[in-house]
Amino acid sequence: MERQVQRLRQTFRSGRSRPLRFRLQQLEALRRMVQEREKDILAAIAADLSKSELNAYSHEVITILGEIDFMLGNLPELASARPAKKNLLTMMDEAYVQPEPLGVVLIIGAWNYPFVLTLQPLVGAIAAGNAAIVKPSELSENTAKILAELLPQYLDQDLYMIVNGGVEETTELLRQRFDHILYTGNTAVGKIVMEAAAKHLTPVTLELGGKSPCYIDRDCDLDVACRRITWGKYMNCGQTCIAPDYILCEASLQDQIVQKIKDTVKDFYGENVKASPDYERIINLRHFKRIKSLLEGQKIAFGGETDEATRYIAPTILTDVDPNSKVMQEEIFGPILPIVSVKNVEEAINFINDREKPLALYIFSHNNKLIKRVIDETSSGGVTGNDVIMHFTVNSLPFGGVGASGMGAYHGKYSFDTFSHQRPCLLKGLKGESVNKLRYPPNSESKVSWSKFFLLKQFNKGRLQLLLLVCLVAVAAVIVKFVLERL
Ligand SMILES: NC(=O)C1=CN([C@@H]2O[C@H](COP(=O)(O)OP(=O)(O)OC[C@H]3O[C@@H](n4cnc5c(N)ncnc54)[C@H](O)[C@@H]3O)[C@@H](O)[C@H]2O)C=CC1
Ligand SMILES: CCCCCCCCCCCCCCCCCC(=O)O
Repeated sequence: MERQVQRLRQTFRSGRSRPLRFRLQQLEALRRMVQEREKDILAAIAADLSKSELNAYSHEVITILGEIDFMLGNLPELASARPAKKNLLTMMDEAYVQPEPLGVVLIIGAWNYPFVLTLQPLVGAIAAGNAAIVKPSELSENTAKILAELLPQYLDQDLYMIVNGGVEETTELLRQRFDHILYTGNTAVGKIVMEAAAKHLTPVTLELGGKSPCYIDRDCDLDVACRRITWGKYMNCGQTCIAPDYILCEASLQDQIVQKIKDTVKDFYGENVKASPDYERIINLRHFKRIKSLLEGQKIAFGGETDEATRYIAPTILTDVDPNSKVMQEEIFGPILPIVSVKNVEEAINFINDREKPLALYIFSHNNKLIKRVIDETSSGGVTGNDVIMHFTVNSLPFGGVGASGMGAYHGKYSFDTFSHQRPCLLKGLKGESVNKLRYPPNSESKVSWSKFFLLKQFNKGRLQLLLLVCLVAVAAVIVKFVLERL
């Protein structure tokens, strides 16, 4: 492993990944890979998650194509130096922020959207000019295999590499020194990743999970709310990190919500959910047993059927759920939707704030003030009002968690920034030494008061004001020179 990282680092040091043209060409190659090998990619995702190829395309491939297109369209601007504001002392100099690549980065993906969660960060890493090792989840083995087969055929093999394997291989990878690690997965492993990164002072982006609450207000179109929630909760069989984990609402809404979700499930998946090509299965037996155990002792208002042989768990709703029960203690990550009653929005806010900060928060209401209030009085990785999941699809919004749901963010410009160092550059000339006397020892009251004049005025003026300031500074420089010569 050490040798492989070393090889990537050497190529990175050669400067090959830095030119804009090279990055664009690699991103175009990645797009070509997705387009030319679409059939194989869809088949792999479909096999991993018992998903239809149509769903594999709209859940995963669309996102990657959109992200690549964003980068191709915006990279020249994102990668270029941004002029910075100056102060009076530096007004004749050049000040700018130059994004620079970090070096060799490690991307560790999860199994639930195995294509998106590995390639979307890679798009950002390439765009920012880095070398990258991608470690797909071993649980989504077909996608892991196809990525290992395809990527070397399209991308520069000395800069971008897939490493497949499980805990042992990932542990070995984590012993190596990287310049950034982006990890997607559960919180417990997130801590392992951060600990390993700390040994090398490697910065991390941790895309973790949590229980994302969904508050439904009394003043709401319940038909629409329930249709949207049904889509986001049961998509991918509930195995979506930003799926609404549970519903908070007044007790009087509970029965209506159950009925409307039940009707929508029938609309979406037909009478026999098991036979629907749009309904996925649980990834493996361990997760199947874990999710099934969450049903024990609960009041099942809808669903609840399971089939171990095919790892099927029906879309399920639990009512009158005790907040202290097991299903409310851990992220469900499956098609079970508990409803917890609260008296009002205050109680909902307190409920959310009494728990770890979630990855997503959903609020349904006609009342925009109420939505804004819940946003203002809580914290979460992201928010969608009157819908679920959809903030993930807007690549001008940073995607990430806060507190226990993670740190850092990516998508679009935020991916570019995550994999870049914002390098501040100030380029001065060798003239103007007389003004510099202000900062050279020995110090004096008068030097401090001149320093205050020069440094405490922010410098961001229009052309005329700029001209006036230039004159002012010129006069000031002469005065300072005159005064300093007498100090
Ligand atoms: N914030 C986000 O964007 C997302 C977060 N998630 C969260 O991920 C979780 C589900 O994923 P997991 O089951 O964790 O996926 P997983 O089992 O695929 O693990 C994720 C990665 O960690 C590696 N790994 C596992 N154990 C390890 C260990 N002991 N040492 C080093 N590496 C190890 C795996 O090889 C894999 O590449 C949920 O909590 C979900 O909410 C999932 C998708 C997106
Ligand atoms: C008019 C046509 C509109 C088509 C819209 C399709 C929208 C598809 C959205 C798919 C979202 C996929 C979410 C993936 C989330 C991955 C991370 C995670 O939460 O685990």
